[in-house]
Order: sequence, then structure tokens, then C-alpha cells
Amino acid sequence: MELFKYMEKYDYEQLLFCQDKESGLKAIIAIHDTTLGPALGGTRMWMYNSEEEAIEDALRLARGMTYKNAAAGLNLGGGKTVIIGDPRKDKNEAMFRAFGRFIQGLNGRYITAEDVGTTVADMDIIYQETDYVTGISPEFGSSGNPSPATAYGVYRGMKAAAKEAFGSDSLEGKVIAVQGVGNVAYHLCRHLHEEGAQLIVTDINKEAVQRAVEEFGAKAVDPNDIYGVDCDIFAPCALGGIINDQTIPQLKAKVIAGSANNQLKEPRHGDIIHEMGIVYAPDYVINAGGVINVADELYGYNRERAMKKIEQIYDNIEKVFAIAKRDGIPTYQAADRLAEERIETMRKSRSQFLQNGHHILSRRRGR
Ligand SMILES: NC(=O)c1ccc[n+]([C@@H]2O[C@H](COP(=O)([O-])OP(=O)(O)OC[C@H]3O[C@@H](n4cnc5c(N)ncnc54)[C@H](O)[C@@H]3O)[C@@H](O)[C@H]2O)c1
Ligand SMILES: CC(C)C[C@H](N)C(=O)O
Repeated sequence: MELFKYMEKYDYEQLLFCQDKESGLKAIIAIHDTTLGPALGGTRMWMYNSEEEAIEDALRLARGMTYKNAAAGLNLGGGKTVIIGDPRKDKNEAMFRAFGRFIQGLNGRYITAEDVGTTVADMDIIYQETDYVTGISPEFGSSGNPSPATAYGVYRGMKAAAKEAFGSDSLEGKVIAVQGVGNVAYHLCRHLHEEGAQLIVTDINKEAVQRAVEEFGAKAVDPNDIYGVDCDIFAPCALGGIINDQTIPQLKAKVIAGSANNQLKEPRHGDIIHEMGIVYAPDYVINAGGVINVADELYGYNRERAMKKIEQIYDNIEKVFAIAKRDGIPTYQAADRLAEERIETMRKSRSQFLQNGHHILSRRRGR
């Protein structure tokens, strides 16, 4: 990969390689765009097959966070970290402390949080070295695990999508197929069950399926069968790339609304489902509850305020549908337009000089 060429193409600001021999830390921090504010995005720990694969993932995920944060209305830019390693075997305290010091060195240009392979306990260790970490334990006055917040946002966004497709946002009696019943989807299923939806679930983890069957009266199906079940709404909550040439012909749902990142294998799959009349709630708009929740820590965490903002994912999804209609484009493109329009507007308004340099992090520094 020609790095500078790629960075220029998508207008990345910065790419950093962090190495600590003693602890085995090999981290890549990508900062995509800080027009709206400091770059906030989680840290993913994963067993990458090559360094190139890790770099590509960091870059792709960082850009995704620029769009997610902008569409969510946050005053934050986009960034992400990947740590190369096996999260089940390679973690140690010194590694996350070393990583925390590298983040501190960026002086607030990048703020981290959880992502795949990292936990609240890891964030608590990073917090020993830097203030620029969120998703830390409630014991520190913070927001903790972001998954329940993400689930609530998906629930709200799903209601907006149901309104678009069925004329009512009630999910009572709706048949909802949920792919993956892990951290986010367990809480999502609880909201859906409480509203009277009928659930069909699948997971490669049998215990996770059993819990949903017992607690929510869900019907279980094999992982390969979830795409073709008779349902009103399909909620992808496991993997990326699951809307693709193989799965689209099987779909019976009128709505796709779930937490998974990067649901469309390629942009053209977003065009195909649009032409089929399926209402697609774009992934990074509907799954922004977690980042909205952790971002609230920057103001001194207030759960009520955070949940109010997460509720607005309903309105954000409606805005995406309105842009799609206004411009005659699929919803995945409309989401990009929502984010890009906000970034451009703010870029222009920021051109005025401001003497006191007022900054989202100034409250944090004073703590
Ligand atoms: N946790 C958050 O706050 C958050 C925020 C934004 C986006 N997301 C995205 O939402 C998705 C779920 O996140 P999570 O934190 O709940 O993760 P998780 O690992 O807790 O849950 C994912 C579940 O999917 C299952 N799964 C994996 N492969 C599968 C397959 N082929 N078929 C069926 N099930 C399969 C896993 O066994 C697991 O139970 C991910 O794509 C994640 O990137 C999560
Ligand atoms: C900041 C984190 C809570 C972000 C989360 N991992 C996401 O993909 O949205």
C-alpha cells in the first residue's frame, strides 16, 4: 500500500506507530479528521495476519469514526487504534500503560475507548497514564461498558426505520431476526421483548442463544438460516460485510437495522437493497449510542443527558431518510452526506479567529 497516496485520497491527518519492546505493545493510531474536535474512537485488539492488514483496518475504522461522530452531532473528529495481538493471551498491564503514555503524548488530539478485543478494565489501566480515555469504570464517575447504550440507540433507530417502512414506529408484534446475541444485541433484545416484538435469534455461541430463548422467548435458528427467515426486520449485530451477493437474495425483511459496523460488503450492495425497496438504517448512524455515551464523559458524565442524546438517534435516522428523498439517493449515501455537510459547515464557521481557543477538552484539563 502506498501510504501517503492512500492518506491523501481520503484526507487523513496522521498515522502513528507505537512500539514498546518490554510489554510487546505494537499499536497503530490513525487520526482521520479533527475539523469538529479531537479524534475519538476505540482501540481494537486483534490478531492481524500482517502489518499491512492492521494499518488498513486502523485507517478504515478511523475514517468511519469521523462519519459516525459527525452524523451523531458530536463535536469530535474521527480516529481509531489497533493493537496487534491476541486479546485472550497477549494483554498485560505494562502494555496498556505504555499505550496510555503514547496517547498522552498526543496532548488530546486523540481520545480512546473500547472496541473489539478491549474492555472497561483495559481502559482503567490506560487511565493511569492519560486523561484522554473514555469508557472507564463508573467507580471513576464514568460511563463504563458502552454496549447497553449502543443497544438503546439501535432500538430507537429501529423504531424510526419501522415508521418509514410500516407507517408506525410500534414494534409490537413485529417479527425481528437478530444475528448475533452478544453484548449489544442482548440488551437490544430486552428492549424489543419489552415492546412485544417476536424474536428470532442466531449466534455461533450456543449459550448466548439459550439465554435469549429463555429470557425473551426467542426462537433459535442456525447461523446460516437467519437471512432467509420470514421476518419484518433484520438486525445484523455480529459481523461486518453480511449484506452481500449471497445474502441479499435470501432476505425477506422490509427493514435492516442493527448494530454491526460496516454491514454493506460493498457500496453497490447498498444500491441493490435500495432498489429492492428495503429500508436500510445506515450502520454508523444507528450504532452511535456507545460513542455518544462515552463522549459525555468529556463534560463530566451525566447518564440522563447521555441517554437523551442517544434517543435522538431516532431523529438522526429520520434526517438520513429525508436527505435520501431530497436527493434521490440510497440511505447509505444520505448518511455520508449528513456527516459531510456538517463537517463542511463547521469547517467554514471555524475560519473565524477565536482568541481564547475554547476547546471541548478545556473542562477536562481543569479536573
Ligand atoms: N459494543 C458496542 O458498544 C458497539 C458499538 C458500535 C458498534 N458495535 C458493533 O456491533 C457488533 C456487536 O458488538 P458486540 O459488542 O455486541 O460484540 P460481541 O462480540 O459481544 O457480540 C457479537 C456476537 O456475534 C456472534 N457471532 C460471531 N460470528 C457470528 C456468526 N457468523 N453468526 C452469528 N453470530 C455470530 C458472537 O458469538 C457474539 O455473541 C459488532 O459488529 C461491533 O463492531 C458495537
Ligand atoms: C468509542 C467506542 C464506544 C466506539 C465503538 N467501538 C464504535 O464502534 O462505535
